[in-house]
Amino acid sequence: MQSEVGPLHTVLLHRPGNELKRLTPRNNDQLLFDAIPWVDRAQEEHDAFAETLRGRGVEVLLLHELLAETLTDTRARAAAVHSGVDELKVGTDIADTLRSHLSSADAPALAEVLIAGMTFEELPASEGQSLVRRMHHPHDFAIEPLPNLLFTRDSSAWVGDRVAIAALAMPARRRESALTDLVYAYHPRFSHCARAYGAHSAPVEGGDVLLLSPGVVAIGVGERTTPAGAESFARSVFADDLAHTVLAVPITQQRASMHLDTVCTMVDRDAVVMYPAIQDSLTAFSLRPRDGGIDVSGPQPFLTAAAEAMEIDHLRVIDTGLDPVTAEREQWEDGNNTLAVAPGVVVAYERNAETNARLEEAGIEVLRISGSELGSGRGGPRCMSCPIIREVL
Ligand SMILES: NC(=O)NCCC[C@H](N)C(=O)O
Repeated sequence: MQSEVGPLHTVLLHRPGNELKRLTPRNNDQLLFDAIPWVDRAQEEHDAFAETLRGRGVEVLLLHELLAETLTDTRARAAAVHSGVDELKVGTDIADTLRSHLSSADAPALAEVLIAGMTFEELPASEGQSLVRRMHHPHDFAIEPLPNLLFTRDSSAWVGDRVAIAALAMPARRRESALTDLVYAYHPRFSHCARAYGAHSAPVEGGDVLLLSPGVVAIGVGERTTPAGAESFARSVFADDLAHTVLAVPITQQRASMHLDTVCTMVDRDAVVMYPAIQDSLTAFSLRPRDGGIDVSGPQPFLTAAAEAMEIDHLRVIDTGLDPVTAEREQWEDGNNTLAVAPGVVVAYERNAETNARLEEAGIEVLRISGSELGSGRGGPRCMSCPIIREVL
C-alpha cells in the first residue's frame, strides 16, 4: 500500500452487529457514540457500502468472518481468551469461570462474545455468588462490547507491504487491536504478512495515518495519536524503508477532529478535500532519517511541506467554498472523510450535499452512500475501511 488513491483491490470492513445493541443513553459517551443507532438500518447502510465497493471490483473482507476463521487455530483461541478476560475488572473467580466458558465456546460463538461483549447477567451460572457478581448491576459489562470495531481504519493500517497494528488511545477501543492482531497473526490469508508497528507502542491510530504518495506519510497528532506515537511510528517506517519523509501534523484536540482523516483525505494523486477552516492554519513538522536518527524540520504550512515531500508543484485543495456554518456541519458529518477507490473516484456520505457538489465540480466522481445510522459513531467511509491492497499508481 503506497497511496490513498491507487485502485483499491482489497479492503477490510466490519459489518456492525450485536455490539451496537449494547449502546444505551447511559454508556454511549463512554463508548464513543453520539447517538443510539438503529441497528437494522445501520446494517442495511453498511451492506450498501460494501456493495458499492464490490460494484467497483473491490474484494471486501469482513472482520467478524475473518476472526471466526482465525479462532479455529488453537493458539489464536488461547490468545483470544487471554485478551478477552480482564482479571482486574472481574476478579479472579469470575475470570476463571469466564476463561473456561470461552475456552469451550466454538469459534463463531467466541468471536461473537469478543465483539459484542458480555454482561454480568449473561455470565454462565457458577457455584456461589462472588462479591463482584453481587455488587455489579446485571447489565454492567464483564467483557466490554466493541461498537467502534465498525471503524476498521483505526485499529490497523497498511504501509507498503506491512501492517501496523494500532495502539489505540481510548480505553473503549483498546481491545480492538488485540482482535486485528490475532487475525493478522493467525489467519491463513495473512500468514506471510510482515509488521510495521506494534499495538504495545505509543498511541497511533490508523485514522491519523495518510499515505500522501509513495514514501511520504502524514500523521495527525491530536486527541488520539501522541507526539511520541508519531515519532516512534516514523522510526519504524524509516527502519523498514517504507518512507523517506513523515509529516507530523498537529490537529486540534477535540472530538470533531479526532483524527487527521476527519479534516483531510486524498481524493486524487495530487488533491485533497479539506475542511476550509483549517486550510490556512494546518502545519507540519517534516521528519527524515539521518545518521541512524531522525532529523526534524519545520513547522511549515502543511500544504507546502506536503508538496515538497511529494515532489509536486502543489497539492490541490478542493476548495469546498462553503460558508463557515455549512462547512462546520458537513465536517462534523464526515464530509471530509472520503474513501478513494481509484484516483479521482471517492465514496462519500450522501448527506454532505454541498461538499459532494464541490468535489464533482472539481472533477471528482462521488459514489454516494447513506450513513444516517452509521455516522452516529462519528465516522465516514474512510474510517469504516482498512485498505489492504491497492494497485501501485
Ligand atoms: N478515523 C476515524 O475518524 N474514525 C472514527 C472513529 C469514531 C469512533 N467513535 C471514535 O471515537 O474513535
